[in-house]
Amino acid sequence: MTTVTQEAGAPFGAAPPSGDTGEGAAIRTRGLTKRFKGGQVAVDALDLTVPRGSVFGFLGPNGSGKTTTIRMLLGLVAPTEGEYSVLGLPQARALPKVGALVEGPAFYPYLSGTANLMRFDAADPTAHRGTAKRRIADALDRVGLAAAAGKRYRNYSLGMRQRLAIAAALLGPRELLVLDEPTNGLDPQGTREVRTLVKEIAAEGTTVFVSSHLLAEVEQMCTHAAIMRTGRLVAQGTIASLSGGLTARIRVETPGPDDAARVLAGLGLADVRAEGREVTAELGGHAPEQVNAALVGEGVAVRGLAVVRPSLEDVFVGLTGEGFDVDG
Ligand SMILES: Nc1ncnc2c1ncn2[C@@H]1O[C@H](COP(=O)(O)OP(=O)(O)OP(=O)(O)O)[C@@H](O)[C@H]1O
Repeated sequence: MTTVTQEAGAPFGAAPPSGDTGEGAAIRTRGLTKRFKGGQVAVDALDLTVPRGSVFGFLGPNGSGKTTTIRMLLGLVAPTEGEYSVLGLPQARALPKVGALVEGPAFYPYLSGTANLMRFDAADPTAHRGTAKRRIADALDRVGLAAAAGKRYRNYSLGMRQRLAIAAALLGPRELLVLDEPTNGLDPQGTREVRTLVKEIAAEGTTVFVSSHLLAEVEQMCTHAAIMRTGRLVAQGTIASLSGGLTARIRVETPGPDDAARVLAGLGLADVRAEGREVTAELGGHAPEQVNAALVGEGVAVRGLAVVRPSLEDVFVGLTGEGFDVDG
């Protein structure tokens, strides 16, 4: 395994995987719990299933237990209770197939991208020396840094720095890539670069497990998500199934809201609400164009009509009754 971490000397393989093989899943946890000294429960009985081939968003506000979970999965910290398996293999066999980026990578500012990766690879006892040059060139190429390979790290943009960190996690063939908040601190351009890269890596068949406190980011980048809140799993599934639990609403802008509300209710739409010149209702199985035709047919002046799909944020608020308190 190649783990990019600032905490030098962190133990690997501290926790054995369990008898639960997690076959078919890239990651599976059962009752996984971490209680820190002093009683703080960072992760509380987590049951997580990450399908192979998914781009899995591990979503939660700051402090919800994402990094602690990732550190347990990588054997960097021992669970207090519970079980986990990665790639359905014993940890020693799984970790070489896992590339990980946890916390900020520590690169030398005065060295080039290539030289930094050389040093990084040399520190990995499992890496094959003879193939280092080729693997480094391949990884740089894969993250789109081939042309900037000889440039000093300190002259890299934020996006390039993060892409180099991902290249470091890709120095060997990986079945699973674990990225902890890979867009943290990036500008919009850097964020786009990382998002595109994650999609490309996933398209090549690598499962990507990516933590984020940004709902919109997970919606854009991921096929699946798990939502955490104060160490507990709130929901998990495909993005579509998570937001599919909530129905889409139709929003009509009109100078005749009372008439519009009457027509929508007459069509059988549920939860009709009028506020000012806007009327909304649950769309249910109705086609928006039919709703529009009915409104116009009844003489309602439709100035605007939109279908509002529920977001992951709506899911979170619906499940917890709380806002998703983040800065994104
Ligand atoms: N080594 C530790 N000792 C004690 N408490 C810890 C330790 N590491 C994390 N915690 C606590 O565990 C909880 C979960 O932290 P964790 O870093 O896993 O959350 P997170 O979701 O990754 O948040 P962030 O995005 O802010 O890193 C927090 O309340 C944190 O303060």
